[in-house]
Amino acid sequence: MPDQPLLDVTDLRVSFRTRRGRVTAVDGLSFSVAPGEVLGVVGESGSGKSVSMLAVLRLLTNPNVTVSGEVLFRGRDLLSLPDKQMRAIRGREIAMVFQDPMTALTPVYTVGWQIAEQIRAHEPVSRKEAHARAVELLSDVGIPDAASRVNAYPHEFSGGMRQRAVIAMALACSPALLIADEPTTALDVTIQAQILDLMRELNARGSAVVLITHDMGVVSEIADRVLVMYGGRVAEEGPRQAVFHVPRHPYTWGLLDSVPRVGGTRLRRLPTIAGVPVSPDSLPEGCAFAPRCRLRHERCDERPELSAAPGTPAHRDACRLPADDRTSLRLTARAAATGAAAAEHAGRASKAERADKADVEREAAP
Ligand SMILES: Nc1ncnc2c1ncn2[C@@H]1O[C@H](COP(=O)(O)OP(=O)(O)OP(=O)(O)O)[C@@H](O)[C@H]1O
Repeated sequence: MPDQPLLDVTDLRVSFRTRRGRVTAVDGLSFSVAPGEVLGVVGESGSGKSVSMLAVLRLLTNPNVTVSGEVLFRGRDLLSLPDKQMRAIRGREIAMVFQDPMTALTPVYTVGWQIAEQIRAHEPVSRKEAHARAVELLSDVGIPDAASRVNAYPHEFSGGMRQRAVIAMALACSPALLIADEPTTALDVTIQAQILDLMRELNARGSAVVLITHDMGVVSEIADRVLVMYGGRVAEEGPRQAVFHVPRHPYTWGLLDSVPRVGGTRLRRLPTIAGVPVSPDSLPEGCAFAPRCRLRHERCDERPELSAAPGTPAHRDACRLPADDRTSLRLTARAAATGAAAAEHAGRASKAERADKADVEREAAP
């Protein structure tokens, strides 16, 4: 892997001024993306995934937002680049795909016109040539009858087709980096698989991809590296195999244990992560996950630094548990979570049984 990262984010902080005071959505986030790699970004809702990527792209334009840190893209700091240069980078060197494809498409122009304009924005080709390329790209992303659909308006496309059209626009400029934020969440599973295939294709053509998703299954299929976020901070990061097979942070354990496994051990109830995600207006001084962690101890009151797993410098986590004993600690945490889930299930079951019995008795009463 080349030494120079494509994207190198250091100590990114994003806060919003709100009526409740200042809330910190991203709290000292550092990560990098190498050329051509796929980084999967995971974490529960509210962990700061979208806000951090919007900050990287300088798309947080609300005057109540404060962004600081360093975002080096090919060595240039995006946070201090003039607007014009930033606009040139967005869409040409960095493409974006969001959950709602209508954020990227304009309703009043045909899909083909928009793709052709994207091509013409960075290639000296005629309108006619750009139009022909747009047809080709729509066909490449699996739009049937592309030669006539190229003249359709976005509202004449289904949700899946619109998302493919957005990816066609990304393909049009062969970006060095694609940032995709929940690109398949609104789509049904077969279309999801096709969109993921297209992202793989883009990656095979050399683009690096940052994929934000709730779906650990998708990450396990497509990512080279995984970044686990919690409370606007990195909880764990590392090569996919390492994060999935020897996860180190109790939060990652919780995320992985709450994924149903086809053909896996059947538990009556899947363990969930106890408690609710930390709110950005009350981030603790110490470990953000500590209030929900079954293994928390006094040292968790101090903020943990990211540190490498013994012998694997690329696999890092921010946790103050003993570094070399995580497997047995994970088993302890899982037993506690599974026991609590089973107890909760038994409690609910016996409550339901008592209610059933009462119903039967009532019906049987004269
Ligand atoms: N404009 C805003 N003003 C105040 N707080 C905000 C604003 N936008 C986002 N936040 C807060 O920032 C935190 C991070 O939000 P973000 O959307 O990045 O989470 P996420 O991990 O992407 O979640 P999801 O998976 O649900 O999209 C959340 O607590 C959110 O409420």
